[in-house]
Amino acid sequence: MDILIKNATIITCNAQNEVLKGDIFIKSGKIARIAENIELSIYEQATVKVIEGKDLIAMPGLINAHTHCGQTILRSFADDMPLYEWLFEKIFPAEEKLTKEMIYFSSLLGIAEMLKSGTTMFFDMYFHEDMTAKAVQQTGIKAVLSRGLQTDEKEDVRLDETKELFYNYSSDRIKVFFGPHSIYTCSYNLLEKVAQLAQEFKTGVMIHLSESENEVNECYEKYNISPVKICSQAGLFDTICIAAHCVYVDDEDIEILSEKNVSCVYNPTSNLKLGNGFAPVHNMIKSGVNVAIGTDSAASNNNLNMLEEMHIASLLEKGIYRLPDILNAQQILKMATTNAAMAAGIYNTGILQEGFCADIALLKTKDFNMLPCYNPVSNIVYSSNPSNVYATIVDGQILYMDGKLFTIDEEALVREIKSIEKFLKKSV
Ligand SMILES: N[C@@H](CCSC[C@H]1O[C@@H](n2cnc3c(=O)[nH]cnc32)[C@H](O)[C@@H]1O)C(=O)O
Ligand SMILES: [Zn+2]
Repeated sequence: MDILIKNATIITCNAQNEVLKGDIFIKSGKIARIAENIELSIYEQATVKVIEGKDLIAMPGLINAHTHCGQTILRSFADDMPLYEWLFEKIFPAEEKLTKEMIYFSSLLGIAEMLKSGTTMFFDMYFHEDMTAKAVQQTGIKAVLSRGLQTDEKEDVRLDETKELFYNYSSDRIKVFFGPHSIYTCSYNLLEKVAQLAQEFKTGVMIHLSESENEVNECYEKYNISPVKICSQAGLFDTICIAAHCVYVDDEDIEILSEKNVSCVYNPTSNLKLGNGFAPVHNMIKSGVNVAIGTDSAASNNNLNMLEEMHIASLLEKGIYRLPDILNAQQILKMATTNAAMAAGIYNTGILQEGFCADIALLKTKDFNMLPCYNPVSNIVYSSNPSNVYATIVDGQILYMDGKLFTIDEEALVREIKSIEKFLKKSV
């Protein structure tokens, strides 16, 4: 079905940061035309759904550049503790109990939350990632997926699973990357192997990098250089590389990230909640590093709401640097859309432009928290919340509209999640 969104406020996120008032005609999943008063032919009118947009903002769908969708089932399972205790004493043991089926329903839950908050694509690293891929296929959202890799007796199994994921699920909506978890859970040999495989498969890598002081201190003790330099030496930066966190990076590290075109994902809520501190995002941007925004998992945030993440991302940097004009609303919105798409080597989404994919979020402008509206971009970043999302459209398919998800059976999902919760409460 084609779509004509009439007379909306259009935040393009294009190079000129244009905000227009007009129509968007979506045909065969692409943005066919953006103009005022688009007239459709008789034939086009026969197959088009018209959305009255005079009280709507149309913007590029949000891209959650770092999460673990299959981990959504562990929301509120372990809070208020530092990363290593959280990860090694709570999360990893609990993950031993998660079955494929649990990861599938957990992924549906995360995708439901993301669709309802205007997110049209997410970058993910988890295990049983084929279940997340299945949920992505079923729901119609887009994703860059990786099967998390670590060094232990299952190292090769995880690499084989990554290759299977690549062969079985790569498509227009799904890209598969290699996902070495971090430099503290992967041997140097594995990092080198992954760098070679990524080149061989002509794909990218995503990794948790310089997230905590522990990670960096242990790295200097073991290798006598920083985590960034380890990754660079292993060859991970010789392909598309998405580095989540980059909190403890020094000027030399930032120079390397910039020179090697590594994209950083800024996860402010996770960094704060796990007590990891503040990524030097302003400095990275000044040095030319491409920065996107992520929520991390629902177990270290604890939501997947990119509208909130954008708000926090902007305020945090302004406060730390005491520069109220940095990371302004337009910049933040681009970090959560086009910057993220570019980070994954995807150049046909993230901007509302003719010829681009119709990955669009529509937000209501008449809700009290969105009034008045002198600046729609400011209202999106500093005022909006998921209740303002009217519709989420991916490749021209309406996946969520006016409170209803069209590709997820919400009641059945709630029942499944409740029964998994009951099981995990007893067994972990
Ligand atoms: N542990 C998996 C391989 C890694 S999957 C990705 C991993 O990242 C973990 N994770 C989630 N959030 C974070 C974070 O903020 N920092 C580091 N790891 C995280 C998550 O719990 C999951 O175990 C296995 O044994 O097969
Ligand atoms: Zn993570």
